[in-house]
Amino acid sequence: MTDHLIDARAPRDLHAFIASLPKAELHVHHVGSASPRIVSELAARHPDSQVPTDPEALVDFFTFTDFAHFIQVYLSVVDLIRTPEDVRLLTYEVARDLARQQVRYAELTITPFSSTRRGIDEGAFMDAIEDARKAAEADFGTLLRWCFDIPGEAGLESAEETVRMATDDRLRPEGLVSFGLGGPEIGVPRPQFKPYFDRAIAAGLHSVPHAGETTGPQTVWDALTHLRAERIGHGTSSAQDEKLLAHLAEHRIALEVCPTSNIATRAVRTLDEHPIKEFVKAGVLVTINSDDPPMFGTDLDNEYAVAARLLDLDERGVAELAKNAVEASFLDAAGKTRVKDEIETYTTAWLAP
Ligand SMILES: Nc1ncnc2c1ncn2[C@@H]1O[C@H](CCC(=O)c2cccc(C(=O)O)c2)[C@@H](O)[C@H]1O
Ligand SMILES: [Zn+2]
Repeated sequence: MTDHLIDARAPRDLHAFIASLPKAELHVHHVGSASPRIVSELAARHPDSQVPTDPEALVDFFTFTDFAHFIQVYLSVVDLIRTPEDVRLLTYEVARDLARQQVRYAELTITPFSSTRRGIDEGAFMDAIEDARKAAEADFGTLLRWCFDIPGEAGLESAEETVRMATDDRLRPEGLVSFGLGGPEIGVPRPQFKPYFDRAIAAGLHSVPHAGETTGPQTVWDALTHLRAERIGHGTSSAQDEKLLAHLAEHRIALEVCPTSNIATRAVRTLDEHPIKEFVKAGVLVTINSDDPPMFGTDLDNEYAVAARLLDLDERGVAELAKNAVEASFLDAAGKTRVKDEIETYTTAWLAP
């Protein structure tokens, strides 16, 4: 992590605490996690792309005018991933960055449709992510699991292809635990994806669509009712609907909150206007996540520092947030206990006189 990422208003000690705190990351995109080094390496390999090869120039390239612009830039990075070896390298390097931040467990959102439609063989794609998952676990001790998401704007063909790859026994990777829906929400109503989520859920996958990131609370209701969401990606606009907040709290539907992302894509105007405080006040299970960290000039540690400032948390409060993510994860019971115990042991030792 570099200094510019540090939320300067959080106390230094709290930063040190966060940096070594064992964590779980539940909402982070595969391609959106490519570090400037990986992006520029891939861009140099494929000079016909519009992506700058100079990491400095990437800062400007990753400045977005709105959500649609963000998706356009995101897809230009997707275009850089052309071979199974690109997929393997990206996945393994993402795991390295997570491990560096003491992430013990991560659910990585992958959009296989975007890569297979660009010509990467399906089986080779699955082998590449699985190979990287196993190597990352052995080399870094970080457990990776997958969420396959439908890029909703690409239409129902993308939904069909994604659910097929997620449920076909010959393709479905061992690390796959959940099924999602991403991309723009405007003009992409959630209910049309119900049959695909039904099939994924019937095959044992958890439902974790994005909703209420760039549209209102009705989209979150739709994700709950039609897609049987167990967690919500962002859910930012839930704050506009008290009944919805009460429903999320009562049913322990966690929100995957990604504060800096919401500012970078202009879904929320300023950090101080972010509704995270309302979520906590309403008793909603809040988890802290990074979404597309290098594209948004952040990382998970910084997101915890931002959350600590917005929620006025000390070390104990930050540790509780970290436990929320473990609790809301799709780790098995023994795994959850192990990581929560690790968080507790670390926190107790840190606070000991
Ligand atoms: N903050 C975010 N909020 C929402 N989604 C986010 C966020 N960050 C990253 N994503 C990713 O963006 C993808 C979008 C890709 C997409 O829309 C698209 C449209 C048309 C064609 C194609 C194609 O592949 O040809 C793809 C999603 O699948 C998702 O994984
Ligand atoms: Zn996302």
